Amino acid sequence: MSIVVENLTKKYGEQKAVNDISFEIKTGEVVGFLGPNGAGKSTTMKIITCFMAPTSGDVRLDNDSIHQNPEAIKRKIGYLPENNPLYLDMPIVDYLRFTAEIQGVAKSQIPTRIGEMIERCGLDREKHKNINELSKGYRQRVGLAQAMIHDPEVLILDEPTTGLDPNQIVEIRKLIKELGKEKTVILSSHILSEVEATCDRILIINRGRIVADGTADTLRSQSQGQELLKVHIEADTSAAEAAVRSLASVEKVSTIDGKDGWLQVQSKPDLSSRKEIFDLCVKNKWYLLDMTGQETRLEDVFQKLTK
Ligand SMILES: Nc1ncnc2c1ncn2[C@@H]1O[C@H](COP(=O)(O)OP(=O)(O)OP(=O)(O)O)[C@@H](O)[C@H]1O
Repeated sequence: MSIVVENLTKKYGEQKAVNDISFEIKTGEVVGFLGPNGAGKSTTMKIITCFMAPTSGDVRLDNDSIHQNPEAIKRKIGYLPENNPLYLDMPIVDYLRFTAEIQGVAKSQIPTRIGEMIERCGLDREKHKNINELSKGYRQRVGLAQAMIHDPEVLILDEPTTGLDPNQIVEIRKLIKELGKEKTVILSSHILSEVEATCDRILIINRGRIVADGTADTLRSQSQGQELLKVHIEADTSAAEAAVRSLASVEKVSTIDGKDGWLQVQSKPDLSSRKEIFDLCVKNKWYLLDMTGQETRLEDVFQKLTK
């Protein structure tokens, strides 16, 4: 099931929380919405799930539009909202039965679906408890179970791992990856490593606009621009630093944490300093012990695009 978002805008009073964004998500893609606080992630998710109407623009799931067929769209989507609202006084099984009923699951199928969700979301040990007796992580699992109870083709998960302990985070990520094999998934997160670990593609949103769209690798290489090398030369550090700095292709050199002979070298735009550094070492009879390209961290890409 593909999702097409077209020129979506949402205004709260004068503020444009979402500002004319368009993107497409193909069937089976797992896409991460990444953005600082207040970027417009939750607002976009609320519009896609028909929880809220946009000021302008449209969202289509295959042939259904949020304007013409909101009921059809709601049936195809499972939604875990931010803060995971649950009926705390209900036992887990009753709550899942209730959500299955309102999602229109056939009566005869409900016990099977509840059983499947309990197993899939790892709720077996706690299944007889009331929701208010559950830890935050288990409540999050109940939220996921209710989102999936009607076996939707699309899952929209707003910060699905908030408040979970590291073990639970790993488990939920595994579950999302598995779900991504059969469903189209959109999840939002502030955690870059999480998005990188679970998503095929990342959309970075800032102040209501999409500022980047691609795989973690594409985003890194797009923002990289200049070559960054870590070099280890067996020589007097300051002599090596001065010599490397004088090379035509080098823009900036710095030592690395006072480590003997280690330098970080940034090349000029569109140039590589690798050969010049090699030749320099040969000329000076210095051993070149290491020379590796530095990957831009996703954190750096994020900061650059959203500052
Ligand atoms: N109901 C509302 N009324 C007025 N302004 C709102 C409302 N909901 C959200 N906003 C504003 O819209 C902007 C986008 O909010 P949104 O919740 O979509 O951001 P977000 O990217 O999900 O942020 P976070 O990561 O903090 O959850 C924010 O400036 C927020 O204050």
